[in-house]
Amino acid sequence: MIGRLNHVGVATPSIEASVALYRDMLGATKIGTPFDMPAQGVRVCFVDLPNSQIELIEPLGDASPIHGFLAKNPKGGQHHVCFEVEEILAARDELRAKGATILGTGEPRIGAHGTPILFIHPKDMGGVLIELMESPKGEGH
Ligand SMILES: C[C@@H](C(=O)O)C(=O)SCCNC(=O)CCNC(=O)[C@H](O)C(C)(C)COP(=O)(O)OP(=O)(O)OC[C@H]1O[C@@H](n2cnc3c(N)ncnc32)[C@H](O)[C@@H]1OP(=O)(O)O
Ligand SMILES: [Co+2]
Repeated sequence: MIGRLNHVGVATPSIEASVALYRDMLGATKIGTPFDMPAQGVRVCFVDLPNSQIELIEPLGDASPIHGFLAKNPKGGQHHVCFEVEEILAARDELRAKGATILGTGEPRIGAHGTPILFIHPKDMGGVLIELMESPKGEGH
C-alpha cells in the first residue's frame, strides 16, 4: 500500500527558531515560506531535502491537534511520518478492515500538498503517528 516517504513532520513551538536550526546547524538551503493551514490547526514550513521533506508544524489556534504533543514535549519533536498512497479511500478502507483507527471523521482533508490526507492513530502503529497522503496525480508509485 505505502509508497514514497513524502515528509517527516516535526512539531515546534517556533517555526522561526526551527528554520534557523535546519539552516544554520544542518546547512539546509531549500526552505519554503511558512503558511497557515487553519483547517488543520497548524502553521507549516517545508524544508526540502534531495529525497524528501521535513514539515515543520507550529500550533495555530486553540484547537490545534498538536497542543497536547507540545505540552508533553515543550521543545518540540518528531511528530509524524507521511507516506504517499495511490488511492486514499482504498487505503482507508483496507486499514479499517485490518482494525486500524482512522483519526477524525475518517473523511480525508486536503493537506499541505493539495491532495487528500488521513491519519492513523499511533496506538495502532507502534507509537508512530502515520499520515497517508494521496500521491499528486501522475506521480503514483
Ligand atoms: C498539514 C498536514 C500535512 O502534512 O498536510 C499535517 O501534517 S497536520 C499535522 C497535525 N495534525 C494531526 O496530527 C492530526 C491527527 N492527530 C490527532 O488527531 C491527534 O494529534 C492525536 C494523534 C489523536 C493525539 O491527540 P492528543 O495529543 O490530544 O491525544 P492524547 O493526549 O489523547 O494522546 C493519545 C496517545 O497518543 C500519543 N500521541 C499523541 N501525539 C502523538 C504523536 N505525534 N506521535 C506518537 N504518539 C502520540 C499520546 O502520547 C498518548 O499516548 P498514551 O495513551 O500512551 O499516553
Ligand atoms: Co504532515
